[in-house]
Amino acid sequence: MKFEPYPDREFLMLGLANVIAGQLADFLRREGRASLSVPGGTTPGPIFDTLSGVDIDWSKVAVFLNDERWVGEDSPRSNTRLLRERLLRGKAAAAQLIPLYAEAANPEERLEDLAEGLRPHLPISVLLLGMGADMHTASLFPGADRLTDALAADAPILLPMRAEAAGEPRITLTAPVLKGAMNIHILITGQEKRDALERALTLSPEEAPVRAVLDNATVHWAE
Ligand SMILES: O=C1O[C@H](COP(=O)(O)O)[C@@H](O)[C@H](O)[C@H]1O
Repeated sequence: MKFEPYPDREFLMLGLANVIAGQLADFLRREGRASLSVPGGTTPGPIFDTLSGVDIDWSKVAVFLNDERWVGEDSPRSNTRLLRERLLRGKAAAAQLIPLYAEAANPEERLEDLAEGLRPHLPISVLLLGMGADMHTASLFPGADRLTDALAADAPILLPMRAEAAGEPRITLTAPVLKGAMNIHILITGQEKRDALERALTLSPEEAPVRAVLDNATVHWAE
């Protein structure tokens, strides 16, 4: 794991957005297309704001979430809604959104077709992850019902996930898909999450799911 501290959150958000933009531009130059997988939650909004104005050929970039809460876009809990409001606008409006939600009572009903949508865009070119203070990343929560399945080397692309801390049912990319990304960045802010990260380094992925992706990741942090 590489740890990258920043003097403050503004530097962090701008600096990391520039790193991501540079890596996407490299992929576009070399391969003519790229994929970007991003978190939801409360932390990444400012990075999305900067990325949305970056001048790259977004029409060749597939954008998707690491995980989604099983709610429609009319819900303030929808990560897809956050993406549309903060990332997929301005220049980035041309990007191709690969959905992680489709209307159905539960994620099991749509798992296969959502996974098929993602398949052509793997491995992920640039992966941005968040982390909760409970050491979950994507929707790999400690104690979640399908955590062991999602950590397995032969896990499918997507799994549904239910955990007490998660609220509604979730759908998430699994550990092998996350670990297989060409560039892995983890965005965390505040002392509580930094302490949680230190703790995760001493635990197993079952206890601290973020551990599953730490080896090849760069963690970007500001107080
Ligand atoms: O529920 C979620 O939480 C994590 C962390 O969110 P934050 O609000 O602490 O930044 C996020 O990475 C994940 O994508 C999201 O679904």
